[in-house]
Amino acid sequence: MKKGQEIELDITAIAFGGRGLTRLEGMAVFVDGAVPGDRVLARVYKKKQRYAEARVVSLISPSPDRVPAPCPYSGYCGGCKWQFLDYERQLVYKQQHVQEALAHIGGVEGVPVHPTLGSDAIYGYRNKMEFSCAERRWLLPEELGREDVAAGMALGLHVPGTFDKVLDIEACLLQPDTGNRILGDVRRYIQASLLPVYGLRSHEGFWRFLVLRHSTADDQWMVNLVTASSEREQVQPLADLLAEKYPAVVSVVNNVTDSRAGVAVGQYEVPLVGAPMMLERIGPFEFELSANSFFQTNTRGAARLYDTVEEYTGLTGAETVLDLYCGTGTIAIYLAGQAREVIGLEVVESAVADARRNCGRNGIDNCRFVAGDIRRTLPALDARPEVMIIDPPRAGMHADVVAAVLALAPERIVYVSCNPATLARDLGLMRDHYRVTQVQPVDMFPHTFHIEAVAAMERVGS
Ligand SMILES: C[S@@+](CC[C@H](N)C(=O)[O-])C[C@H]1O[C@@H](n2cnc3c(N)ncnc32)[C@H](O)[C@@H]1O
Repeated sequence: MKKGQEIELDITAIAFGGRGLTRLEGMAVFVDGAVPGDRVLARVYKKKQRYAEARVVSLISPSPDRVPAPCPYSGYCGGCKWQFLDYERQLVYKQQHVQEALAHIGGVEGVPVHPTLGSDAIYGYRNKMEFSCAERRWLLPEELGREDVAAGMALGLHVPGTFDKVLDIEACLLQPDTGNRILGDVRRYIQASLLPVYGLRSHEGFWRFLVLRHSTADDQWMVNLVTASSEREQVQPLADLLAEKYPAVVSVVNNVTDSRAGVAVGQYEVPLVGAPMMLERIGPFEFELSANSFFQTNTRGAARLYDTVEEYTGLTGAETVLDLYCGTGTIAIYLAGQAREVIGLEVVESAVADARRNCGRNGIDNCRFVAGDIRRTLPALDARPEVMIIDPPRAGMHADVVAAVLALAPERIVYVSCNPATLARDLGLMRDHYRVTQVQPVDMFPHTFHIEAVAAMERVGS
């Protein structure tokens, strides 16, 4: 096998990261855009000593699990890479992924990993979308060289793995349709505006991102226009136009940032229409969301995730619960009614402020929150929790945090993870002290290989 070579391959498995996998000449070959059951012609683009990477050139015979992808950007856009795969198969591969990560990375075997809980909606499920501006749109292969396809600016999603290649997305199927109509209006307004789009290489220009948030419960929208400087007379007419055209648009804000980092968060925010927040609900609870506050992106999926967390905590009402990495306090608020006290630890100060405000909004008075890095706040904690929730970012827990968790020795731990690899590593680190009793994968992100998993753990000897 050589770099640049085209070879016929039968795909036999799915690898971490969602690529097709097969073995050839004793080495693993990872194939982008392929799934088990496919026979493909693929071109090798990387060859190492023990593995190779290839990309599908053509499908010789498709897997029976393939379905027609409804989106024209499928295969090019980084948003969802598995649209062509039957949803039930996606759920099976996600369950396998969690199971294999636990066994191979954490050495955690023989634990029931339940079938993945699917998402109610498999399109239109995202409550937040972030669209990037670019000076020039990235054309699809079939658009190249066509005279009827105008070049020009893009407002859309990135080609996977790139910071400067943006597809001009007319409609994204992951958001409700009103979001797509707002996207079209904003694009037309930017095209007609006198100010230029921000160059992702030159770092000059004005228009940077459009972030749309949708409240699933009340069908309301928040529009966040992210720009490189503050030009109120440019953004206010757009905000007024959107508010007038869409009664569901309850809030329009302008986040302003001159940072070169491609992050859609302003150094400051200018409210343009309505209050700079919107309400969302999970179960019986209401949450105030501001443009930059963290919230699970699939609201109905979040309810399912939190129901699983609640079940695994086995709370009786007498326990002190510690909610590590609590974000805006959604899990703490969800569990407050079944616990004596819930203490949330979180590093982002504004998230802690949101958590406190959301407790007030929901009439909850048995939660408290500590702001700061968990490496510092956890060892200094003045409580002995019986139950601990751990919901870290993708990187999982720092080794110091694992040590502090073991020192506190709660009877039960419920670990919520968006990354099976770090979940497996962390469960492996705690294996001598905690027995994993069951794991529930919950799909919050249909058509991507991402998966949330909830692991129930009991202290050994409890
Ligand atoms: C996956 S989110 C969990 C959010 C929350 N449990 C929820 O369901 O909405 C992880 C959270 O960990 C916080 N975080 C990351 N590193 C941290 C650290 N070192 N100390 C405290 N919090 C941290 C992030 O700010 C983020 O809010």
